[in-house]
Amino acid sequence: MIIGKTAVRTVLSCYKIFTRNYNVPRRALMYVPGDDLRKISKSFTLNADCIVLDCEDGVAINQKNVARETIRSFLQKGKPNIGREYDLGVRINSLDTEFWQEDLRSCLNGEFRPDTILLPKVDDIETLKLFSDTANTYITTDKILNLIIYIESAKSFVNLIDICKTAGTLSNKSKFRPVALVFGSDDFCANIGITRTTDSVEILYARQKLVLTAKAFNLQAIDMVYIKYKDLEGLKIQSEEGARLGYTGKQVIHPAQVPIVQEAFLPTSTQVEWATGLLESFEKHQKQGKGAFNYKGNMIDMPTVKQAENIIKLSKLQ
Ligand SMILES: CC(=O)SCCNC(=O)CCNC(=O)[C@H](O)C(C)(C)COP(=O)(O)OP(=O)(O)OC[C@H]1O[C@@H](n2cnc3c(N)ncnc32)[C@H](O)[C@@H]1OP(=O)(O)O
Ligand SMILES: O=CC(=O)O
Ligand SMILES: [Mg+2]
Repeated sequence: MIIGKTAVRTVLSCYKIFTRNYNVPRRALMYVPGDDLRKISKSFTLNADCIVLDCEDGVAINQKNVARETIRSFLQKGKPNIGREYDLGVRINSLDTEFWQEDLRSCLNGEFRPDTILLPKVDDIETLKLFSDTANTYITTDKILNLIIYIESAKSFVNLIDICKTAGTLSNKSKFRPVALVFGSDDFCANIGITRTTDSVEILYARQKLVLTAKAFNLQAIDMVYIKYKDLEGLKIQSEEGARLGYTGKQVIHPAQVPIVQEAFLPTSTQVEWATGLLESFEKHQKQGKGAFNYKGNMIDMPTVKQAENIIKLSKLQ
């Protein structure tokens, strides 16, 4: 049987996607306007899993150059040591603007680079291809960069599976690898012409579609921003809801949101207890040659064992 090159590439890219290492948590993905050095310095004191220096919507149009230059000089001092591992990203402007190429070049061609590039408004695979071609010309080292993809329009949802597949395929010949999808709910509402209500029922379909697709491609799923940043009770409710839907983290815009969000994406002590007991019971039953067994009145087999393993992995984060 002759297997075409395209088929081989697709299999390899799927293999790469499904065997990726997901140890980097991104529970709170914290935005910091790139033109605000005071906020940038503060963001490294907040214990957030992921800090995003923003060139896009948190920055006024007449400050775009200032943001880019501020981020570049900040990056060139080297990644700040905060006593724990964290992800340092830059969100560039979208590819339909005049700013994105300079944003990308400026943060990629220095001695120090961010860990991750966040790419907004990925409506179709052409956007990804253009990003990939350009990034490849700017990256001069072998270090692989993470890519986080924003899904924030009707078109991006219609093209979502192709976008995820193409991101995997492109990463085989590029120096980046896709690691997460972000649900850009604010741009999404603007794009499809809706205004948010308190219970967010009008965006539930999109919110679920994103998490489902992200998981199908073994990508992290980052939930929407809670813009009422003084309402911490509402934030807690929405964060816990996102975690129940399967999201792995949430976008954050203010320091006070970080601890609430990071807590919400940790498993509860009851879940950890359940998972620990289940895994112990699983080990015993494996030794007896039993694949399916009873644990606390439920039939348990591999899918539930994997869920328990996920809970234990997450519980080890702080
Ligand atoms: C839909 C999207 O794309 S969301 C992403 C784009 N939007 C953003 O990035 C917005 C980010 N957030 C912000 O700019 C701000 O939090 C605002 C404008 C909402 C409120 O700002 P402020 O009025 O300064 O908030 P507040 O006074 O409560 O801030 C308290 C402290 O936290 C700091 N702070 C506030 N937001 C941030 C932030 N995002 N990152 C780091 N530090 C911050 C302030 O500088 C202040 O520090 P200080 O006391 O040392 O001076
Ligand atoms: O980029 C985020 C959004 O909600 O839009
Ligand atoms: Mg957006």
